[in-house]
Amino acid sequence: MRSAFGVAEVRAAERAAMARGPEGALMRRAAAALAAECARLLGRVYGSRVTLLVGSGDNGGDALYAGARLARRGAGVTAVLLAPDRAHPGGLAALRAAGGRVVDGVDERDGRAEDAVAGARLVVDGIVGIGGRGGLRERAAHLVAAARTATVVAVDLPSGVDADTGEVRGEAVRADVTVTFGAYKPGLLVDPGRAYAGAVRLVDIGLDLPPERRALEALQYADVARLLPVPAGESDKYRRGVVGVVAGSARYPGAAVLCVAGALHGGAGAVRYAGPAADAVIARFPEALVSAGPPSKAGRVQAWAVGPGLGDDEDRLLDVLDADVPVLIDADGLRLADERRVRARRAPTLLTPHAGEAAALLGVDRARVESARLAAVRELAARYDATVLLKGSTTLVADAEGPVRVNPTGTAWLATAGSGDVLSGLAGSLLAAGLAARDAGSVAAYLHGLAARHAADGAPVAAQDVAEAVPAAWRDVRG
Ligand SMILES: NC(=O)C1=CN([C@@H]2O[C@H](COP(=O)(O)OP(=O)(O)OC[C@H]3O[C@@H](n4cnc5c(N)ncnc54)[C@H](OP(=O)(O)O)[C@@H]3O)[C@@H](O)[C@H]2O)[C@@H](O)CC1
Ligand SMILES: [K+]
Repeated sequence: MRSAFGVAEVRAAERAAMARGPEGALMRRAAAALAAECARLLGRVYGSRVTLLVGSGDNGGDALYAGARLARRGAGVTAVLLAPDRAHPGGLAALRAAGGRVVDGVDERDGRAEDAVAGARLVVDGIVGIGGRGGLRERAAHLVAAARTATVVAVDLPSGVDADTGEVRGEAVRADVTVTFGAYKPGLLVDPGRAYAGAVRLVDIGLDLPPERRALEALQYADVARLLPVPAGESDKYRRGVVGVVAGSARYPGAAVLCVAGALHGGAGAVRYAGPAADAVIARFPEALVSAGPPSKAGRVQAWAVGPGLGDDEDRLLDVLDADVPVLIDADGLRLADERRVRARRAPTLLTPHAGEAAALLGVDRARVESARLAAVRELAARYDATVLLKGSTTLVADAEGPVRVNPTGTAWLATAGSGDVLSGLAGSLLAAGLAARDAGSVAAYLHGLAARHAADGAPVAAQDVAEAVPAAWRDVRG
């Protein structure tokens, strides 16, 4: 499991580590690792031009000490100071002693700062780290824009990205690589921040962060492999779980077919479909158990997935919500589901909105959800007292409390019609197989993302291709 920690936790761990170790040790370790990564990116350090953008705090200090190391190896290092009176004194002295050049970044008259950035092969962003608030200030944004061809390395996190949330208010540095210290920060794993971070390298600087204090977690292969349901020797279809699908309509049978396609690959022993698209479902999937009547008369299930293509069929939804088994609600089901009714349920509920649906549920606009995904998913989980899977560029899964899960396998190829229906079926199937709502949602998102990568392989995919590639994703994970 990969964990990310909020700023308050990192600060507490930093204080504890500083009390244990010698003065300046953490910054020395951070700067050494940063310099090593810069050297790796440069290939040949000697003679290469490196420019440091240096702010007023310790983030700038890291950049200055790393710059000193590179200067000692023969790089031409220039520090551009964005707060000349407050730049880290020790770092500045070290850089000067190593032969580095220092330029006043606030002084706009001679263009020296711009030239230093424009002429660099590597730009190190030490403007601001976990102490930052809001986007880049005007002068910093102007200088960052002057870096056209340089490789950009962000120190700890790209300046302008909120470490705790991944929100970007205004301008931020677009890094090729981010070297982060002690722990991943949530803002490096959640969009929009994640998109600014480039490749993230975590450096151990000896911080002791208790796992139970993590703000965010991401499942890795081994975690998913452990959670996948495996049939035992004695299994029959009921022991493996039967998932019920309530989706589609006579006019729009496609959503039903795709949802069933996902459900057939999620580990449940059987899929029951209840609704008006029964003919289309059975024509495509003879192994599905279909009926056209109400869900409550369809036979035993261990979980329901309801909503894709449901239209305004509120009766079916209510019928499902009354069932005392886990229920996944998606798409039209989300629009029709009453908040109090969901809160009153005793069995687990998993809601799977995309950003537009989440925005409608929260009464805000879509852009607001996309720019503050963590806040949105947490708020929905609290309001509905349910597990919420917020789909999108970084899919998040949240319970009313506890760390949020972020899916690491997402791909832009998944932005295709019907892929959400496949995900609903898949997650519903995992619920029926006995996974907790949080695990069912995050394992489904993980497999779905991997399946899309398999199916796409560099070309556009249709939702059906994603469903068909789910077994390959299972094999990947279990192998
Ligand atoms: N944690 C650890 O264990 C270790 C941490 N280490 C390093 O320390 C970093 C944290 O250092 P830090 O606390 O000095 O804060 P930091 O981010 O440098 O800047 C704060 C200053 O910036 C300013 N400012 C605010 N917003 C701004 C904006 N938008 N644009 C421009 N300026 C802005 C604000 O001052 P203001 O101008 O508002 O008065 C504030 O005082 C951390 O990220 C890591 O790199 C390592 O050395 C190893 C051990
Ligand atoms: K930075």
